[in-house]
Amino acid sequence: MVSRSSFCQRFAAGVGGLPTSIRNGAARAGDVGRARVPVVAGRVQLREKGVLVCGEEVGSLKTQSRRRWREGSSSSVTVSTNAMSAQLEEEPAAKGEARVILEVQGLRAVVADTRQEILNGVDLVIREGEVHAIMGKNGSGKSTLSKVLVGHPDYEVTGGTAIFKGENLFDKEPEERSHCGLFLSFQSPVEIPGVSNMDFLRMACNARRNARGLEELGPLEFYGFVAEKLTALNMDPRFLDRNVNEGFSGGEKKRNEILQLSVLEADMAILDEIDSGLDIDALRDVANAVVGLKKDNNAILMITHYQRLLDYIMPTYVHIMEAGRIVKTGDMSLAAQLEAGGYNAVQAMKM
Ligand SMILES: Nc1ncnc2c1ncn2[C@@H]1O[C@H](COP(=O)(O)OP(=O)(O)OP(=O)(O)O)[C@@H](O)[C@H]1O
Repeated sequence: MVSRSSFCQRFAAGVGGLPTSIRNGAARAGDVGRARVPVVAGRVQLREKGVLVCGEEVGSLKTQSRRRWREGSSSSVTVSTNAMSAQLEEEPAAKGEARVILEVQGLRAVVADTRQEILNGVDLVIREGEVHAIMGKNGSGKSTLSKVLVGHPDYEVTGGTAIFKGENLFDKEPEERSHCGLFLSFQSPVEIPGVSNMDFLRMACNARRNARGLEELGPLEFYGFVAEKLTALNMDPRFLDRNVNEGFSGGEKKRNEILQLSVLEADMAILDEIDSGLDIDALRDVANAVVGLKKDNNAILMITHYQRLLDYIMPTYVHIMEAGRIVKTGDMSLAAQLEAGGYNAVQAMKM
């Protein structure tokens, strides 16, 4: 465990490379990432948005950071430290600008077993009310990014930061990430034999409600709540009695993922190829359901290979991922260029 004093001494000494794997202490891998530490007028400063520092200050910084996010008073938080003190400096959001809901900076991750590097410095800022689409060739790291954000144990974060609603995502266990409003629809949703969809959805819904300080829904109340969601998704109520994803067709599993999302009322949904395996009608239903879930205070990150889904959902930004990094960002016209000319044509434009 790295003590607060030795960590802070490193700041005071102006050590250029901060440790990226501080485990078991207040700070963890990813907290400090690859922060540069300039020495300004004899004082060492760490200026990295949303980064949390070790020691007792961490608690108050976290609390302040979270509170400020809730109050909507800042788009992001800068931590400034010197040898013995830490304070928050507010970076006010530009007037009328929506709050940042997720800010990923320089995110690097490896496969935990083999140490193979997959994410190679991802930068991404998502604000409330926005829909972002990530496209990219097979194997470029899109699914890995989504799994790393939710804390999948196959991967280890080796650098960078991810701040979700003002808090360090990598400080949280996967279930805590879910409780605080992060949702991932997996490319291949898992089956849970012996657990009915209804029970599973109610349990997940109530866990999230607990985390938000809301009362749990009883079976009858929940049925009323979920019935509306089923109608919006054009789903047969008999789905509720079946075991989670057991025997579901590919398309049914995808619809079921969106049903989970609508029940959880997540603040940020990561949708990994929800269009794969859907027939034309199902694609329209799922896309319309996603559009129906868009609000001014939530956000969506979609991974897709095709423009057809984007035509329904109309993302605010389209990003292209290549070799574990986002290499190009544009609007819907970028997806149209990809559809027309493929990745080579877009890569040629980059030059
Ligand atoms: N757990 C793992 N073990 C070994 N290699 C992995 C693991 N996870 C990802 N990879 C490798 O990392 C690279 C990126 O995979 P990822 O699934 O993130 O790509 P993707 O962009 O989502 O691809 P696709 O469009 O085909 O879904 C691939 O080469 C993949 O084989």
